Amino acid sequence: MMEGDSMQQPHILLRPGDVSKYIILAGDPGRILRLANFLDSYEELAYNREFRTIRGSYKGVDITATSTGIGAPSAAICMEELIACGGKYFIRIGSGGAVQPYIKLGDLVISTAAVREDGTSRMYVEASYPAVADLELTKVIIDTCKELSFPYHSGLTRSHDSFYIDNEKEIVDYWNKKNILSSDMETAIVFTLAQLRAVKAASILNTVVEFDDDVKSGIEGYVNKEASTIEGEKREIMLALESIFRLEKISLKG
Ligand SMILES: O=P(O)(O)O[C@H]1O[C@H](CO)[C@@H](O)[C@H]1O
Ligand SMILES: O=c1cc[nH]c(=O)[nH]1
Repeated sequence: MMEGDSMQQPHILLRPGDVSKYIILAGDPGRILRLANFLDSYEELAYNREFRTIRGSYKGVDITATSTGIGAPSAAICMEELIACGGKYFIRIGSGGAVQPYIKLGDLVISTAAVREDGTSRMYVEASYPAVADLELTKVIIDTCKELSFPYHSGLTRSHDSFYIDNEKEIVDYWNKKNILSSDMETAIVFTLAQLRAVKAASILNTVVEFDDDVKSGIEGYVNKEASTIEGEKREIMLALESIFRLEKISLKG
């Protein structure tokens, strides 16, 4: 537990007990409000810096959603503070770039593990420590995704710390040959921190950049509401919510 746990957390501005055990994480604060449209009811608990938190009900299940901002440092701060407030299950719903040519815009990638090319997770623990998803949570997500008939792929993600770099194409080509499916910036720290703090984490990425596309034009398409990427975002939101609903039913059965 972090020092001062009974106090308001300094970045997310929440206290222990303010959040539910189920937490959905997204980089973008705007995505949190788009998720809110799928809830029966909700309230915004706090919005400080990049960290917007809402708490609401989905089919009667108590759900919290928080934005982490871009990159591992702010995601780690956010997750540490959410854990101090009582978060136990974390599902990231992010946007990502395809590292394989068969992965199309709007396809979901359910990460089983992540390459730790970020700096933050290496400050926590040596590079040989695995960034791996919670198996039980991820299995529920995959089963739910099949039931919803959403196009998806499951496999490895690469999380990095650099968006606009000169050798991006070379890096993506390298990881393409190692059977990596997708790139993002937060999955590895979310998985690493979950393992270190003994909570459960999973990650779903909506593909917004295709393998042969450059990241800037791909993101521009998403920001300008390219139809497949908007559909992919809706699907990752529905998938996370339905998976939590299913998980809650399993835990009530005991
Ligand atoms: O859409 P989000 O969840 O922010 O995720 C991806 O988008 C951002 C870059 O555009 C990075 O945070 C990356 O991981
Ligand atoms: O290619 C991409 C797209 C989104 N986010 C990333 O980190 N990379």
